[in-house]
Amino acid sequence: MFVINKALNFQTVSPQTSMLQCAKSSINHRSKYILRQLLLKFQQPHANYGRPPFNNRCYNDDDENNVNRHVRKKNENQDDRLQLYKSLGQHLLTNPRVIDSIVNSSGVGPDDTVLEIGPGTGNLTIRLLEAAKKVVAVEVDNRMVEVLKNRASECGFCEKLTIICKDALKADFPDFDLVVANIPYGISSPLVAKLVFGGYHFRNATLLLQKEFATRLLANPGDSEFNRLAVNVKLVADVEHVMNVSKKEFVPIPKVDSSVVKICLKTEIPDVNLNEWWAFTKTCFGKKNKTLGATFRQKKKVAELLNLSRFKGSSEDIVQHESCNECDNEEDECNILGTDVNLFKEKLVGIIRTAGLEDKRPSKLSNEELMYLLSLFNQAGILFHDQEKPRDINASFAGL
Ligand SMILES: C[S@@+](CC[C@H](N)C(=O)[O-])C[C@H]1O[C@@H](n2cnc3c(N)ncnc32)[C@H](O)[C@@H]1O
Repeated sequence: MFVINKALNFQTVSPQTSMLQCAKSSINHRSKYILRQLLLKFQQPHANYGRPPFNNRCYNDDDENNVNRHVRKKNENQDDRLQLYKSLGQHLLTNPRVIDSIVNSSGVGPDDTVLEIGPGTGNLTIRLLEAAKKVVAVEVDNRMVEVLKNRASECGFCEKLTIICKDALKADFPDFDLVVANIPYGISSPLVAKLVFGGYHFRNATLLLQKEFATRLLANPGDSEFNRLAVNVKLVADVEHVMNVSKKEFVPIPKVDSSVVKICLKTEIPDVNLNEWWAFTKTCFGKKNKTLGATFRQKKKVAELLNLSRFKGSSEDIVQHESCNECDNEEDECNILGTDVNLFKEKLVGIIRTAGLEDKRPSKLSNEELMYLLSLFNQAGILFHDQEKPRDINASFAGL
């Protein structure tokens, strides 16, 4: 039973007594029995998540023999563990002190509605329900939803809890004041993008993230980790480091350490076309250690930007190949196209030179410098985003 104990944030007192104690939530023995039965109902073959990480760390034979003997007898051919899936990032946070620190650092109060992404078995949710007016939990795995519902009911929190059983990237979030979550690390980038660019209004988001991802989010110009993710998020939000969390605080133990960060939306957001900004930063940071001069001299990039700009009819002083009557054959066509590209390249580099950024690397530039350069490009009719394509936050953050 140790696995289930840990997953539900229970603590085992001793192998002799094998009595279970609930660290924070006041679940009685009958409810624990119900939860165990529920977990048994949802057991699945060990297809996605191999036994080793669980067995090494979590499985305790003494507990299992003493506590769960009666259950095992009834289910001789079955395993009594809640199968956790790596593909869903199911690493449950079990240390009550860490959970308390996260809740406290979020600044949640009795009037707040909290959005939690990926509540899992509810270790963090129960603490949030104690502190907040309401919790909206978005969970994709309906086995977890069942466990959470029962746990909240046992604690008398049903009224305060709304569960949306859906992929958080596809769900529409109702209004909320705060986000507090130990999110599945696999969706970190699109989820942060959705939160900060999705048009939501909230005080802050306190998120437990993979340490490397958090480091990139916190990076400043000149830091080796500084990339497009930090540049884009910094445009609309401030990010602060709260604390590091060891991998040992999770069940099963992941391969990576974690950090908690707090993301606060800025009250004043720069007046910039977001589609243009995302596409522009994607171009600049494609090879973040190249100078801007070198990036904007790349033939493929120049041709791509020429296409985007001329099809939108915004660049007047570049020869418009479509309106050219001088092409007699395909070879002429290519030559004129080549001339276009060269002219356009000179135009691009001229603008970067005017901004004084030709020899600069994007990873060392502030958002103000990048915004200035984008405004010069746009004023000259040079566009980075295909205006016919709709806004796609996820695509803009892809690969980050
Ligand atoms: C890292 S676990 C956190 C569980 C719990 N909050 C805790 O701290 O113990 C992530 C949870 O997110 C859920 N999850 C994974 N992908 C999701 C998605 N796209 N949308 C919503 N929930 C998701 C998983 O099923 C899992 O319960």
